[in-house]
Amino acid sequence: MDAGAVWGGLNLNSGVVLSLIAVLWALVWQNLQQLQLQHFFKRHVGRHARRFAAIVDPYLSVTIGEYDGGGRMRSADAYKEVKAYLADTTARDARHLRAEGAKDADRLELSMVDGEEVADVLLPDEGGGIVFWWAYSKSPPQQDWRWGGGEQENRRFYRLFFLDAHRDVVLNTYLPRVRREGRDVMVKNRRRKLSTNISVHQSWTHVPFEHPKTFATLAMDPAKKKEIVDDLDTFKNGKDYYARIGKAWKRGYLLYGPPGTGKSAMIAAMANHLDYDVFDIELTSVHSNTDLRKLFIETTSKSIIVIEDIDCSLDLTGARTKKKDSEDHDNKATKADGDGKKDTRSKVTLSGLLNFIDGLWSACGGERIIVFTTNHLEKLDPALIRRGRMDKHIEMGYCCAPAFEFLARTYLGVEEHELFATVGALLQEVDMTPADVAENLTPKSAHDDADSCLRELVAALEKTKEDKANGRGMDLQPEEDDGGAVQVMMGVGLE
Ligand SMILES: Nc1ncnc2c1ncn2[C@@H]1O[C@H](COP(=O)(O)OP(=O)(O)OP(=O)(O)O)[C@@H](O)[C@H]1O
Ligand SMILES: [Mg+2]
Repeated sequence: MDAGAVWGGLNLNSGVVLSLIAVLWALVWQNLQQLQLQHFFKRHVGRHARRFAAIVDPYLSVTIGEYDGGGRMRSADAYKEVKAYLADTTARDARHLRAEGAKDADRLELSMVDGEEVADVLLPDEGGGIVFWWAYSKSPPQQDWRWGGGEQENRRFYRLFFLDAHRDVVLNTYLPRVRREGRDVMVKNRRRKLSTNISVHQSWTHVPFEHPKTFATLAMDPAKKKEIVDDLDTFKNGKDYYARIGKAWKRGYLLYGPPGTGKSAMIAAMANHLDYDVFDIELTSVHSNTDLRKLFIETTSKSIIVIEDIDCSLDLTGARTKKKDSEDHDNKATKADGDGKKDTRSKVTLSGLLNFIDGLWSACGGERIIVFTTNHLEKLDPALIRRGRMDKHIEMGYCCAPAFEFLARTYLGVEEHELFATVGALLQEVDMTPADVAENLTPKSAHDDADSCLRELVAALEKTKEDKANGRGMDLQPEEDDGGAVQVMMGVGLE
């Protein structure tokens, strides 16, 4: 008689008996494994031994390894989902636990240590009353020739044990449920990260993302703000749309404007609104196009990838003419130069960057926003910012009257004031960034109140006006732009 049917029948008749037998058998099997009897049988006694082994060990198994596809490139989603799914069971049943810091500063995230096992039950209404066993382990280090011949780290994995009779339930009901519920737990426990690539290993290091800026505290024209928020929401809910039109699920934003106009603040507000991680790329620390691609592959979905001051990061001006030359140098970043010194300058090229944004690799993972910021739009190669790469261009400009009133409400808590009209009129004559307006509105001592802060702002604006009339104060003048026009409104520019 088929062994699986016998065991399946026992299990259906009595869950308790099966549990006891399963516990006893797990102990016996552990010992068998230790004695390497199974290995001996498989190797030396052949087909008959395998039949015998099925009677001795009726359990089948599914192994869920830490890395996808044999490579080290991405931690496998299924592994993380199983880990998250088992967290509660582990906390309740496992005897030896591993603890890591959790989202909540006081709590710990628990998982099993090597060799630990826990049982999980599929409830009757889910087609079961079946007990499954999960074991956590790691394989010993091995020589891996594909990745430079070095010794691989320990490969960690979860292994699920079940009876042959439950094969269909496991594959079609139980494992999909584990992944679904694991994902839910991960979303709940997610501590958002701010990652940067300033590391000698050309990989990411991260800290918790805790920037307080939100759209509710970002001063800008309300209509423009709504347009950006709607755009972000449409993107976030656009999975099916992007699949339907055959486009990678990503969107590029270009934020441009003078220093202090809120470009970085806007990125923080975007991340908080979307509940995404932030990957802040310091392009000058990336040695080559290959390293840039590697960094991209290591980013996760639901994230904003930021390159600030893109015009300063690389010499992208006229990069097309230098393209061939610089491509020849690609991947030779650490090669010794003529003087024997190591050349550690970034060799990322324009083509490398374009590939990063919309090459084949850029589609991996999905749900990513790429944001470039610049103070000098005119310095950027048109190929870099054309629609399709940087889909939305947002101009961050000097402070206008509505933005000032918004800041006054936020900083001083005043809805109306006799000086509002004066400030509004002055802001039409001179350019002042929201950062400068905000600084003037910030109380400097316990004696400062709304009146004194607003008076200070008026004085600062009048001084700027006077300097402008006398040809001084170039620090507050806008950079020359194409038409020489002065931008006084914050909002979406080229859309
Ligand atoms: N529109 C705004 N609303 C509210 N606060 C703002 C706004 N713009 C700037 N600020 C405040 O001014 C400060 C500087 O802004 P931010 O760093 O975002 O400027 P930036 O445009 O990124 O400048 P840079 O080009 O030098 O990087 C921040 O503290 C930010 O909160
Ligand atoms: Mg900035």
